[in-house]
Amino acid sequence: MKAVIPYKKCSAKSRLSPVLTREEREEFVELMLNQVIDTLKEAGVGTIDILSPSIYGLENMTKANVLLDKNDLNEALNGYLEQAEEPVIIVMADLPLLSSKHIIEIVSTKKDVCIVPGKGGGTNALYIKNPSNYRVRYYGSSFLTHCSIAADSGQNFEIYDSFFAGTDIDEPEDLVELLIHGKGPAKDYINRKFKLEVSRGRVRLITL
Ligand SMILES: Nc1nc2c(ncn2[C@@H]2O[C@H](COP(=O)(O)OP(=O)(O)OP(=O)(O)O)[C@@H](O)[C@H]2O)c(=O)[nH]1
Ligand SMILES: C[C@H](OP(=O)(O)O)C(=O)O
Repeated sequence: MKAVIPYKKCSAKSRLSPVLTREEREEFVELMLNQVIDTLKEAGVGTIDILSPSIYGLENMTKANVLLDKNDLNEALNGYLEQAEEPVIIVMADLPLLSSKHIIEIVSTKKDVCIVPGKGGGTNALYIKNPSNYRVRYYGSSFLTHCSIAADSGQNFEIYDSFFAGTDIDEPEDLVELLIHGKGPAKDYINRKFKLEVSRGRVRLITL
């Protein structure tokens, strides 16, 4: 089994631009990437590949292999899956609440595919036992698409239901979850820039 993390640092996380500058977003995604790598290592994953359109931000990466592919996210991942000869877990780089326990449970599935939904219809992680028989289609409601792709190709699948694994950091309100539940460098980075406003209703983010 091996893991692949698609990653693009350049101008990353544009949906956080109302609250973070480009430079800050690029620093922040690097911290999240490193946490995801550490989580995979802690779970005992031996091979970790980062699949990126550019070497930008990965020049000094020593904890994982760096594979460059200028194609878009789906084309790059499908090229990777086509060549893979062992089960693959695709893990997005924006999951600072993901833990090694989640990874161990996801890859223990008895099904052919295990799908971890993300907020708003996305797919945060995807474990595929027969990668050469599966193709991804991220963006839009990719969670539903990935369920259909498994079903249509005769592969049974499990949906891994977890609030923490399901919390990808895309929008300012997601930073609230990171501040409440997170730990480590990504949470510390956000903690230096924002605080929580606790009143009636949902906890909100306030810029310091
Ligand atoms: N290899 C590769 N990875 C990508 C590409 N675009 C995004 N990613 C990665 O795919 C995962 C999901 O991407 P998004 O959540 O849309 O992140 P993003 O593109 O930085 O964010 P937005 O600009 O807000 O859409 C993250 O791990 C990104 O780093 C790409 O073109 N190629
Ligand atoms: C790549 C995309 O990420 P989101 O925009 O949902 O975070 C998806 O999961 O399909």
